Amino acid sequence: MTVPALMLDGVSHTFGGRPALDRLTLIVRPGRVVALIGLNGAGKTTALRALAGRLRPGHGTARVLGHDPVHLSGSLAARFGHVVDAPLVYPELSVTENLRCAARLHGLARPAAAATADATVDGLGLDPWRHARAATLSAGNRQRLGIGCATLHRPGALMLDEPTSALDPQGVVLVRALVRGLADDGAGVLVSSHHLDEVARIADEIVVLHAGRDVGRLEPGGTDLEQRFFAMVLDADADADAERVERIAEPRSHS
Ligand SMILES: Nc1ncnc2c1ncn2[C@@H]1O[C@H](COP(=O)(O)OP(=O)(O)OP(=O)(O)O)[C@@H](O)[C@H]1O
Repeated sequence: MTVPALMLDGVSHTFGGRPALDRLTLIVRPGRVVALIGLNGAGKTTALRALAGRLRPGHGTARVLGHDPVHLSGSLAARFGHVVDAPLVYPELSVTENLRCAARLHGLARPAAAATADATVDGLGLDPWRHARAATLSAGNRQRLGIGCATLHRPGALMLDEPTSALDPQGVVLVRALVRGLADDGAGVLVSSHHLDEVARIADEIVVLHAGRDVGRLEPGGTDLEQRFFAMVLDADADADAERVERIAEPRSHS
């Protein structure tokens, strides 16, 4: 069995006693695009932060390419790419400089880094801004640059939090093709989103997260995705209410 590109195994985490993730298990195999979809506050970013090694979950295990993301070796980090929270770009450097820098940090030699940076500028439609400082870019172009920095080394494991949130239709199409191409070349990709139509076009598997829990799967090619999403969320709320009532009633039934 191949090692999953990304994996959460029974991960739970609370913030100040409030659960953000509740026994979440998620496996992203090489060659697959998995979308994590949920309402605001469902726990998507927290799950991605655990995989990026930025948060140590209270319970459970996070793995990137089979290893603890908090202690990734240089060679494994060079096979991982992610944009979680804000894109990791240097505001004072130009678009091209940022891309070259990201390529070098991911282990590419200087000539390859320069060539890859140029190809990425073209591939993400950033040519008019290639010499602009990142600080001066529009939100959408900054998002394109962040995605470029996270993908130009063609990672084996990739994670993108809301990758198309600021993009125009052209940017959405470019990023969709980029993600699909990386997965077709063997990368395991996890994307988080609120946009069902968007993830339906890109994902092999759609995981619905609600109140930190995996509450079911949606078929990417299926119809009425929105309706089925809300049905899942409402069912999960009803189950949680029933559990709460049971817990309150339990001590009385023993008295
Ligand atoms: N650093 C933090 N401190 C306290 N609470 C937090 C922190 N980060 C997240 N939370 C809480 O954890 C829960 C899950 O948040 P998370 O950001 O993972 O949700 P999300 O699904 O990414 O939401 P959105 O779609 O709005 O980005 C929320 O209730 C949020 O308020």
